[in-house]
Amino acid sequence: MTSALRRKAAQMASAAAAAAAGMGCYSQTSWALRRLGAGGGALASAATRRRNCSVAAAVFDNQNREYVIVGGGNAAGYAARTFVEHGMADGRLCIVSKEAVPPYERPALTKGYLFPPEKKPARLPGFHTCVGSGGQRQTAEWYKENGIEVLYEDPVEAFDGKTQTLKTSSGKILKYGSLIISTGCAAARLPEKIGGDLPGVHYIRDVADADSLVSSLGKAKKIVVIGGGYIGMEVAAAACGWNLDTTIIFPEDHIMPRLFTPSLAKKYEELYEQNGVKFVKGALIDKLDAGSDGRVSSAILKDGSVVEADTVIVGIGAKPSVSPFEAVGVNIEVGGIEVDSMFRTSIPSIFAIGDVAAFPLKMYDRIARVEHVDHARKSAQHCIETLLTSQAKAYDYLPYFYSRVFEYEGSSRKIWWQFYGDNVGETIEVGNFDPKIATFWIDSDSRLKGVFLESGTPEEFSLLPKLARSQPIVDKAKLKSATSVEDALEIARSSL
Ligand SMILES: Cc1cc2nc3c(=O)[nH]c(=O)nc-3n(C[C@H](O)[C@H](O)[C@H](O)COP(=O)(O)OP(=O)(O)OC[C@H]3O[C@@H](n4cnc5c(N)ncnc54)[C@H](O)[C@@H]3O)c2cc1C
Ligand SMILES: NC(=O)c1ccc[n+]([C@@H]2O[C@H](COP(=O)([O-])OP(=O)(O)OC[C@H]3O[C@@H](n4cnc5c(N)ncnc54)[C@H](O)[C@@H]3O)[C@@H](O)[C@H]2O)c1
Ligand SMILES: O=C1O[C@H]([C@@H](O)CO)C(O)=C1O
Repeated sequence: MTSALRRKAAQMASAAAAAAAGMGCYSQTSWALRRLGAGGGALASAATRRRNCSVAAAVFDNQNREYVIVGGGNAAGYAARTFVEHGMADGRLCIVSKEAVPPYERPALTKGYLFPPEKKPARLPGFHTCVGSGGQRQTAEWYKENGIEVLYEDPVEAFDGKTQTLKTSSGKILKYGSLIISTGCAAARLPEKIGGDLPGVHYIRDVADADSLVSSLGKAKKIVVIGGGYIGMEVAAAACGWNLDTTIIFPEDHIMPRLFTPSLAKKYEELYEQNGVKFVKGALIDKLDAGSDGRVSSAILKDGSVVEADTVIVGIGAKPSVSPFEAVGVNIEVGGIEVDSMFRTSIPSIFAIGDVAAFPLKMYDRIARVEHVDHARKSAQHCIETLLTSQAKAYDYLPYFYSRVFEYEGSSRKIWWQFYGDNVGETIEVGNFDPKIATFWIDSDSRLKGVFLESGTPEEFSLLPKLARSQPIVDKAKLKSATSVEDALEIARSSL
């Protein structure tokens, strides 16, 4: 069969699958897939579940899709690649995206994307998925060549699980056979009534946000960054590259409170201060004020003090984008759509992956949402592989977070760190940016639970997942007496 013919046949199978699924009937799919030959295994087996339906009513129209991914972000890009690898994309897969461009590696937005103009900033199409993990760059052409339909700038606004239909903002009605929810997170916002929507106030979640921020940075002099988490740390470091007067304001007593110990945070804060960044800790924003031109001009703190700013970047966390899929089942503790270890929701044929998925974190026996790209990539691959091969394999994720800042050419000190595991228990810290730092989290049974390393070599970084995965019992006294980070890593390695 030629590829065009195969695509047409697959489209017919697809339409039949969705139409039949909508009627609670899969036999038409089975018929179409038998004509197609190999590659229809997963659907054909679904077909055998329900044999007694009439196929006469199957509708071959444009509204029916076999597989629909909602969301065009990191997880969607890796899911699309997995469909292609299994020969199940062509004519069968549709991605419905709110954004105007195909999936890209979101982490770049607060890293290479914010380099000043003379320091070769990253721009699309340079960082479409899956380049972030060394894979092929999937541009819009890639999706076309692989027979994947992508609907751009057309977010899903309504969902009906009974009829298996989605409605997009432009009014399209899409019927799906299987639905993969990968809507990620949205940036938490400061309320409009305290100035959260003033011109010059930025949030950063997608490339349109990043473009808007870059245009403000080009004119900015005084920057206020609200929030001492990932966005705060990465954007403040980027602002140093533009030589801007930068102040970070946050409610806690140290930066990166979700992960860093106070002592680790202090070392990073000192490094930022050496780069001219100011910190206002333990402070909450009362409101953002506008100047006579209507743009933001200052941040007023709850204690009444005023910090002037012509540009404000807000990084106060993210919220899972569950709407309009609330009925699928939201986890009340961690938010997000609840799934099992194969990313199946409580409704058959509906899956959730990436930031929005509340999944069983097997290693630590708890339900978690992980808002980091490694999980977005791996959850996508795992979900689609188990869906297409019908293998009952449980996701067994080892948490991995990282950051890189001051990477731009000419920076006095590049910093890059990785963390694996769980940041629970007591900590042992070694090194002082000389140039490395390591922190080990150790539980009451002396098991190593989590490990952090700044400025490691590739070989040293490759040791971290082995340690965090096997959780060896370590000799705490020996580790505390380590004379260098290299020495400490060797002590940890020898306990494996
Ligand atoms: C600025 C920034 C920097 C980051 N840096 C790092 C990093 O260095 N390291 C790291 O590990 N992680 C990082 N992360 C986190 C990482 O990017 C996310 O974990 C990852 O993108 C999650 O992938 P996802 O596909 O689940 O969600 P996303 O990539 O956010 O994709 C969700 C997509 O769904 C779309 N969408 C939402 N609702 C709808 C709807 N109703 N209909 C259609 N489309 C919809 C969104 O527009 C978006 O395109 C960063 C995040 C941000 C915002
Ligand atoms: N390297 C990375 O992994 C990376 C980089 C950038 C973004 N991200 C992801 O992007 C998302 C958003 O990041 P983020 O930095 O906004 O979230 P975050 O959770 O890392 O940090 C939020 C910070 O906001 C502050 N905060 C919370 N409420 C506040 C309030 N009302 N007023 C002032 N400050 C407040 C706190 O200091 C908190 O640490 C997260 O999912 C994050 O994982 C990840
Ligand atoms: O995972 C990542 O992907 C991008 C970039 O590497 C893509 O080229 C980036 O900055 C990351 O941290």
